Amino acid sequence: MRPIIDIDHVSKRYGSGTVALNDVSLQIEEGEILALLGPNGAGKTTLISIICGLVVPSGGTVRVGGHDIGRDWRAARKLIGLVPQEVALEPFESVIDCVRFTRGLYGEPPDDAYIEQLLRSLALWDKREAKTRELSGGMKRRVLIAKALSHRPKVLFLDEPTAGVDVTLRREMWQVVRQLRAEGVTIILTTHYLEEAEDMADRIGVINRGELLLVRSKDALMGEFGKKRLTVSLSEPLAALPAELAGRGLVLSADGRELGYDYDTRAERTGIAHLLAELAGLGLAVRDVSTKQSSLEEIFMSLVEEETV
Ligand SMILES: Nc1ncnc2c1ncn2[C@@H]1O[C@H](COP(=O)(O)OP(=O)(O)OP(=O)(O)O)[C@@H](O)[C@H]1O
Repeated sequence: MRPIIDIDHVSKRYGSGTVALNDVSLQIEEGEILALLGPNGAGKTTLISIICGLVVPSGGTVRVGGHDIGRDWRAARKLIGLVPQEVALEPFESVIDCVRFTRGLYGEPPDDAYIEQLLRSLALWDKREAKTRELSGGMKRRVLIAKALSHRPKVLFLDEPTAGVDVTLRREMWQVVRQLRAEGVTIILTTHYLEEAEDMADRIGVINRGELLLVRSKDALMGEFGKKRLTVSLSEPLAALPAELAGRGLVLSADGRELGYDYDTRAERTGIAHLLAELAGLGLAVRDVSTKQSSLEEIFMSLVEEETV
């Protein structure tokens, strides 16, 4: 299937000389949620801005729905909705007028039935006549989403949609994103909340210093780079790691009560059964055993740090 977005060898050097993107290629499939992760200044917003036609690339091409964003920008833009990081709304305009107006900007004819459906789905219908300045922060963010969806785009960009947003509202926002995805909208988001990406995204792209380090399905990423840590709680604390257990990568906690053991989830033999048998053989009584999968955050940090070294 043809990707809905095809980014081919895109680079961006700003007038200041900063190279924000260096030879980035990426295909985004229709209907997926792709999370772009990267530290501050990595180039995420630059990439989104190029696809949305707000920043001109220094090299490379981008196609949206097969339309070149340079030569065929009007057709490309129609397929895209952008929810910017900053909330900027006309304070004295009503919610419904503001969404209708944005639709008009895209050259679309009025469609009040669709606007009603949109506002209802974002729980804004009751507030349709309210002036935007009367809305809570969360409602304002939903108005931004309604504006971005007013012309029925096939692709929605969310640039840090939940930055500085409280937990309840964040959950609410993600509910909206899930619903959109169920309707077939392709979603590209940037976030600094890695648990969110872990929870929501189908694929994850990691950008650092203008380079796309990798793009993987979330499951592949977690499987490939993720490790599991087994923690064995001992009934009696140990003063030191017994010599018989040396050289096995075991880590004894400072209080001597826990043994940590990292293992590869993909290995045929994890060595856990063997380890537990050995502990029993040494007469060490085990009180509890737990495992923890490394989080996306840990994987992300190790990827980005590896690059920096
Ligand atoms: N208009 C501009 N002119 C010059 N340099 C810019 C401009 N916009 C961004 N940059 C630089 O390009 C680099 C990438 O910035 P960008 O905003 O794309 O990063 P980001 O990954 O979105 O960061 P953040 O997570 O902080 O939003 C940074 O070094 C930034 O200073």
